[in-house]
Amino acid sequence: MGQALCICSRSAITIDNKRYYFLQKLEEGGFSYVDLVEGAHDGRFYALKRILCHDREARKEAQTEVEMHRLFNHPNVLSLTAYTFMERSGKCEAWLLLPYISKGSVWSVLEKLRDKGSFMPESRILHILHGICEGLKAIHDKGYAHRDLKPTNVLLDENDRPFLMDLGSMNKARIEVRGSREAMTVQDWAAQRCTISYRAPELFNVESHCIIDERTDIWSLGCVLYCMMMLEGPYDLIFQKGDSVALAVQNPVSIPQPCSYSPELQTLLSSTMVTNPQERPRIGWVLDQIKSLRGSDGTDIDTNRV
Ligand SMILES: Nc1ncnc2c1ncn2[C@@H]1O[C@H](COP(=O)(O)OP(=O)(O)OP(=O)(O)O)[C@@H](O)[C@H]1O
Repeated sequence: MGQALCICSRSAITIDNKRYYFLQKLEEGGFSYVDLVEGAHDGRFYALKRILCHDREARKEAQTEVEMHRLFNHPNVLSLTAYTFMERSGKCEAWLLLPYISKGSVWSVLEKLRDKGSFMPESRILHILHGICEGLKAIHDKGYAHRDLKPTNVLLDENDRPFLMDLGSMNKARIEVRGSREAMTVQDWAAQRCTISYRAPELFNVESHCIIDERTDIWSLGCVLYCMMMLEGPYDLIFQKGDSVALAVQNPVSIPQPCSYSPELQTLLSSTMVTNPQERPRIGWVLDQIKSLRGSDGTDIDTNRV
């Protein structure tokens, strides 16, 4: 892993002596591109994420993303098949080769449901949420936090198994803030790395003396749950209108009524989206709630309606 990778023709690359053929573009962002490629040796599909590292800091961040992937070997955390750093004409690109996850992101699934005027059944929400929580637990148990959990950063395979991805914002779960300068550093970092409409309240105005922990992810998890229920994030509209998300997250989340989901699921949502991080539950508690909502066998998935 991480050894020689070179371009052998316009449409093929070689990674660790294995050839991959370019098939099509999947996504194009400000500083990264994701392409679909096929392994010549195994006929499998992979996603090749290329991150443009415009300076030393960006290169360090890409290196962190690689290292975070390599920390985990869990069915709900996306693995890294191979990687390399390409240096060409003074420019650097980090290339991450990832298994291709066929159904795309949770967000793209929700968009399709919205376009059809449909919705996500509760059993399917619980199934997906369960997998997301298992992945988060693996991350939290190792002392890390994801910090950018959102529906575009969760991929689904053909069986609706979720994979947490985009580990570039991940860092140590416990951040001790001592003084206003450190508080400002954390706040500036969060403004850059944690998507605003899924960002935990304590990251908007970081207090001078406080502990930030992995419960920032529990807030984002609540926003993801809301999104699966309502087909849009709780603060998407506020952000789109140009209103203050920082202010909105200070109030208890309001669940549009009438709501067709069970009161238990609504309670779970409210329990995760608690403004005060000290009153927010940890992932183990959330998992227990989901298990009891799903019943002991956990086989309640019903995807026929979507
Ligand atoms: N392994 C994969 N399988 C299938 N699709 C993928 C895969 N990796 C990435 N994608 C697609 O590419 C999109 C962008 O990927 P990713 O989030 O890693 O890039 P990014 O530049 O960090 O994006 P952002 O900064 O917007 O979060 C995903 O939302 C997904 O649609």
